[in-house]
Amino acid sequence: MAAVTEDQVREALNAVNDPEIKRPITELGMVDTVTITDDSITVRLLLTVAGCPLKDTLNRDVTAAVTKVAPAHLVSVEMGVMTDEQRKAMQEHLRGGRAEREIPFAQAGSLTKVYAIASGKGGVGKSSVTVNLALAMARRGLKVGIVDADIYGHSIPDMLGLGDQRPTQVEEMIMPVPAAEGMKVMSIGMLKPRKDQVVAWRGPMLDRALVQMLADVYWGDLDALFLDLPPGTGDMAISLGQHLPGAEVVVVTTPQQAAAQVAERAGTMASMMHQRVVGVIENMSYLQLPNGERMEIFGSGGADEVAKGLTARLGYDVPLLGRVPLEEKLREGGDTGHPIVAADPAAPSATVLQDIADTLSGRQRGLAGMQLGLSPAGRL
Ligand SMILES: Nc1ncnc2c1ncn2[C@@H]1O[C@H](COP(=O)(O)OP(=O)(O)OP(=O)(O)O)[C@@H](O)[C@H]1O
Repeated sequence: MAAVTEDQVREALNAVNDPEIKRPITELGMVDTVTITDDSITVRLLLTVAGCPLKDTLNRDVTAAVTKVAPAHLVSVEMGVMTDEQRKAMQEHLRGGRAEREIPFAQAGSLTKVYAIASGKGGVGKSSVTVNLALAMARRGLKVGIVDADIYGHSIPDMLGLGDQRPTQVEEMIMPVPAAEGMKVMSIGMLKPRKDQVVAWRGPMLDRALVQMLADVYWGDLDALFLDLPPGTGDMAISLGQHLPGAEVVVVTTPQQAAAQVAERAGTMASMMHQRVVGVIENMSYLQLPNGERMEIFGSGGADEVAKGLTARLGYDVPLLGRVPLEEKLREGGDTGHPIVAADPAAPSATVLQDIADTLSGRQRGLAGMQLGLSPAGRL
């Protein structure tokens, strides 16, 4: 029987990812010992928590990987649990050596584009727009995260069919809930002990919750992070402005004049927090009738007005990114957990949303608009 070395076995284990953290178990310090005899190999793993629900997957993947390099040996897997120190070391490794509670997206050089989806009023379709833009980008191959920070609605998990799934916690690190197309989701509703519990979120609590969702959640390397904000210009928008001034704000409004006025306020507020408003989306723009006519149920011109108003106020171009029609299928997609850009990508509203996602992500990843701290020579 060919001799197998421990190095060969460990090398083979580099190919096994922790099913939850999605990093090699060797890198996470989860491979404790490898014992090799003439005809058997025993790998002892250290799980992050006792009773890890993904034990079976790990067992299967480890056995398969080792059997590949040692087909004649009997492979078995033993499971232990990490000590507090080991878990802390793993956490630090995942944070890339950064101190606790740092928001990775706020670090200089972060290549993640952060999009904050804001609206003046509730019910204008901000969450529907968020999930569909996020999913459209994920379907283009980008790595996408969503933070549902809407304290009133927190409807993102339902819109993605996540039911009551909750993030798993390893020490103080939270693993976001996986969703369609590799997206990762964290919702403020998941921080409550029970989904139906009513919490009176006050300013400091909101701030803590936001920091927790951004800093304590292990997001990994993301191309885009979407934040679904509560409607209006409240505490959450202020906290976000303080923690992530580099976020790009997208304002969602309906065509109605009353909605447009409050939407403009939300955009102005973002700018006061030094965030850049990158555009306005008009949702529920019109209903396409079978005879080809467009029925403007909520009036018209609202988003144009917001885009013009913000352009004048902020001193740079705030474009109208698109008009999303009213469509029954979009509502159904949200209700059933299958957003329309995936369920029916050719539908009129899905087409507009995908175009907007392409416009937003079309710019060079991360570096566009980033302050490089350079000053022209001779003008110091
Ligand atoms: N373009 C559209 N066509 C049809 N239905 C839509 C459209 N946009 C949103 N809706 C529906 O309108 C309702 C409100 O949408 P959504 O929850 O996305 O709004 P919101 O602005 O996030 O609200 P809240 O602030 O209360 O969370 C949902 O039932 C959604 O499915």
